[in-house]
Amino acid sequence: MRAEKSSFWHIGVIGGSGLAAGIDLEDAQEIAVSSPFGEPSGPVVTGRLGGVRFTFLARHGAGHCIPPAQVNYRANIDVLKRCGVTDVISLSAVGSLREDMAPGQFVAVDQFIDRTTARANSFFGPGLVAHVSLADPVCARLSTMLAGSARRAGGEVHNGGCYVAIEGPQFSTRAESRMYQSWGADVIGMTAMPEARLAREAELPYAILAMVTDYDCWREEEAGVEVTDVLAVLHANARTARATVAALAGSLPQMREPSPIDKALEHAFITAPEARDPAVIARLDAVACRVFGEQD
Ligand SMILES: CSC[C@H]1O[C@H](OP(=O)(O)O)[C@H](O)[C@@H]1O
Ligand SMILES: Nc1ncnc2[nH]cnc12
Repeated sequence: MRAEKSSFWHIGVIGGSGLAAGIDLEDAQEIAVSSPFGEPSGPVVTGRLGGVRFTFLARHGAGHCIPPAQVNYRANIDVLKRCGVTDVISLSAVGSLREDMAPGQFVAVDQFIDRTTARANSFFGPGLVAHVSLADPVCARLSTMLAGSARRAGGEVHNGGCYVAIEGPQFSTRAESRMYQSWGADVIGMTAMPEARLAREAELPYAILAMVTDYDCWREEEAGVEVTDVLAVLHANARTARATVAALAGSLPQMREPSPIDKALEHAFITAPEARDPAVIARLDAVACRVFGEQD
């Protein structure tokens, strides 16, 4: 594991609902990577596109067997970091809480409200306490490039949007859906949290291209969401999602300039050095390699 990031882009892609089959990569190789945080969702597939390295991971595993609350978000981010990924993009399905964000359209999400309750949401804890800034949870540079790529791929993209992450697996009640609207949320999903938090702790810039698949259930005249509706939209748009990744590969500058997020842990630790638990630090050999170096 290199302590400093490569000056070449290496994009980690987390594919959500409808994208378990992966993205088109040249010289694709499937690799099972293990993590001290447990089982990731599956093996990663690494390869190249237009000279850029991409590593893909299906969030819900092969055949979509892992529900949102049981995804091991820590292991997924850890293995991507272990593979040398420099930045992470998520391709996710969401419900819309706004009339003007219609099914089939994309949203370059830039904020989150986290309503998840039962997920391991930090790499740190007893023995090593750390607090990273999450004011701007999405990397603006990556998100802008991702949104531009989605447009070039033929997608209609909204710049910015607030994603409310619910625990699921059930969809929301109408009262909840309207409450989230009143809070200023624009789209709703079940997976971006704690994924975005963990990417930040792992010093990985994170961006999410959310694909609107339904209007959730806030519209009086409409029935609630059904998975079949979600999948119908997803299948119709999976080609655009894949073309977006190809367009991104074609548009990345040759060299990757460092991002401030590459040093997100710089001022995060509060536990006194002599009080830090070596066993906890040992597990962070990938996530916090830059800070603690390689562990034996
Ligand atoms: C299949 S509908 C609900 C499911 O879809 C979204 O998953 P992902 O973000 O991985 O595309 C949503 O968050 C739910 O997990
Ligand atoms: N309405 C919705 N609520 C939560 N997650 C979703 N994923 C796709 N549509 C959704």
